[in-house]
Amino acid sequence: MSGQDKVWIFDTTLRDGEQALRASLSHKQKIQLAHAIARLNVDVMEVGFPVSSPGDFESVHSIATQVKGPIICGLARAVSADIEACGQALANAERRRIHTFIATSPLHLQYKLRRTLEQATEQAVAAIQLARRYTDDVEFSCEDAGRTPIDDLCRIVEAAIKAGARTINIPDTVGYTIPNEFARIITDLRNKVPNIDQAILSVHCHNDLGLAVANSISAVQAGARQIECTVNGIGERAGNCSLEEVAMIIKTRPDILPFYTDIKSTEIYRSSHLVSQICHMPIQPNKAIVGENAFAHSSGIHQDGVLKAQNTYEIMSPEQVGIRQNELNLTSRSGRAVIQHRLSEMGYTSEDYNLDEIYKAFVTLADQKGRVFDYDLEALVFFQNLQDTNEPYKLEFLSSSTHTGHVASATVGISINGQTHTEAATGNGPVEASFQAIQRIVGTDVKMVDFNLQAKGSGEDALGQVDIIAEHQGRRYHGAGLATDIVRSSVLAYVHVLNLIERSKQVDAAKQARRLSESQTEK
Ligand SMILES: CC(=O)SCCNC(=O)CCNC(=O)[C@H](O)C(C)(C)COP(=O)(O)OP(=O)(O)OC[C@H]1O[C@@H](n2cnc3c(N)ncnc32)[C@H](O)[C@@H]1OP(=O)(O)O
Ligand SMILES: CC(C)C(=O)C(=O)O
Ligand SMILES: [Mg+2]
Repeated sequence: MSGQDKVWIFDTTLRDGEQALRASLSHKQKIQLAHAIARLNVDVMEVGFPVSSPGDFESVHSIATQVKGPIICGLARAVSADIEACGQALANAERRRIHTFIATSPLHLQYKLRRTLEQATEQAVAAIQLARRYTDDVEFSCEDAGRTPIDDLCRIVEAAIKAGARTINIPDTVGYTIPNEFARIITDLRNKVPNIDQAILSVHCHNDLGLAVANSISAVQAGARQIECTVNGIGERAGNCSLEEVAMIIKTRPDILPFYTDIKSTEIYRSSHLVSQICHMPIQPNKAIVGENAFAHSSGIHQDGVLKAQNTYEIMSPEQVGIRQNELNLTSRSGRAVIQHRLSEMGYTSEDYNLDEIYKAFVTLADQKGRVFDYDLEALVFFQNLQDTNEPYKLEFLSSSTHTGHVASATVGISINGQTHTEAATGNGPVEASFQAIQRIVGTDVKMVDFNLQAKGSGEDALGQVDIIAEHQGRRYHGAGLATDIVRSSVLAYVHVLNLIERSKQVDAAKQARRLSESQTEK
């Protein structure tokens, strides 16, 4: 990575992230998450606020004892009791950091702390000096820095560095700033604070206006070298800067961002899903990097492009973030290219099906179901192979209704050699009513011997496959029908039987004609 500056990744999922949860995490859950975050290879992980409760103290203590790799950090107000609890909780860590903070904006000073900036500065200096007794690695944050006049900020930052803080964190606590404004704060600090080179400048952005990631990246461009963030961006209110987003921005755009992080990006997907699951915080499908749709392509033109060259529509590969492969969603916006690709992945060759016919059936099904799955496609191929397009009987329309406590009724339209016939009937259920209507149309004596209904797929929108065994003039026929509506599947299965009967009549007639011509030839 020569010629590139490292950006430190400070993860605060277990501290700021945890603040956002409806219920605190258990000790065991925190340990599990801490291991996952360490696997991401973050530089620092802030894992709690030890003074806040005996449980939090214990979690920080256990993580500091067990989790190796990153620097383990705890948060403390600029209060002796907080610093002491933090120092004790972190005692077993291989490398430990105490993070202390005080608010610096006029609003917070006046209403929350009821102190002047000078008093807050004195309190911060004392806290940093106390923290230095526990570790050389002390971080100081100016809470609500985003709304602090720059000269006030410069004054307290200079005093904090002098007191021994080695990282100066600039939080946009309420997510108020916009990128060039926030970058300006970093530039001003670098230009105006005489001892600024003795500390690493860090940023901690909140997402109230959806700008946490943009502000963090702008700050790095202005000279910050540590980003505080959380997995999935969880945190107070609208959350914090998202770890996976900043890590992948820096990885994906080295052309304009000459920086690197040590994040192991292939761990991103796994840790993101673990955080979501343990914290009961679902990931929105369109969430950058880790959302269900982040690497899914739904429209035909995109799918065709991705099949030809992945980077036509992917600026990073799913493998880079630990997703095995991209997903090509099959919807009514998909085209032939992706259907052919999927079928070939399932082992079908182009001789096994007629692409145009399958595509027509696919689009109809996709309109009904929204999304078509592999097993649906497979069923379409199966049914295409079962049906002959020149069949004499075709289902033209079907309408059925049921009312609890009343007989069901159905109206069925069947075309026979191109001419449509319609009948209505009643029955104990919509399937029986439809079958009665068909009987009236065709007049053929068909006796149902067996009826089997099977769901193809697992969701509410699963296709229903109906298989029937029917008897006609001593012969048995197997008919099958597939549709999202099971009455329709049943009627299609019946129509299939009628076509098989018709075909066997034709075969019989052909045999008889052959026999006749053979016997005439013999004479
Ligand atoms: C921006 C952030 O995310 S900051 C971190 C926020 N996280 C948390 O608050 C979670 C952990 N917090 C807690 O468990 C509790 O709030 C505790 C243990 C810290 C304090 O509990 P309590 O003593 O009951 O105080 P309470 O929470 O009601 O109020 C906070 C007090 O801390 C003071 N305070 C706030 N920030 C600081 C600070 N950085 N340094 C010193 N004092 C501070 C407030 O002025 C207030 O003091 P007051 O009661 O004298 O007015
Ligand atoms: C404690 C500080 C860093 C914080 O979380 C904030 O200001 O948002
Ligand atoms: Mg915060």
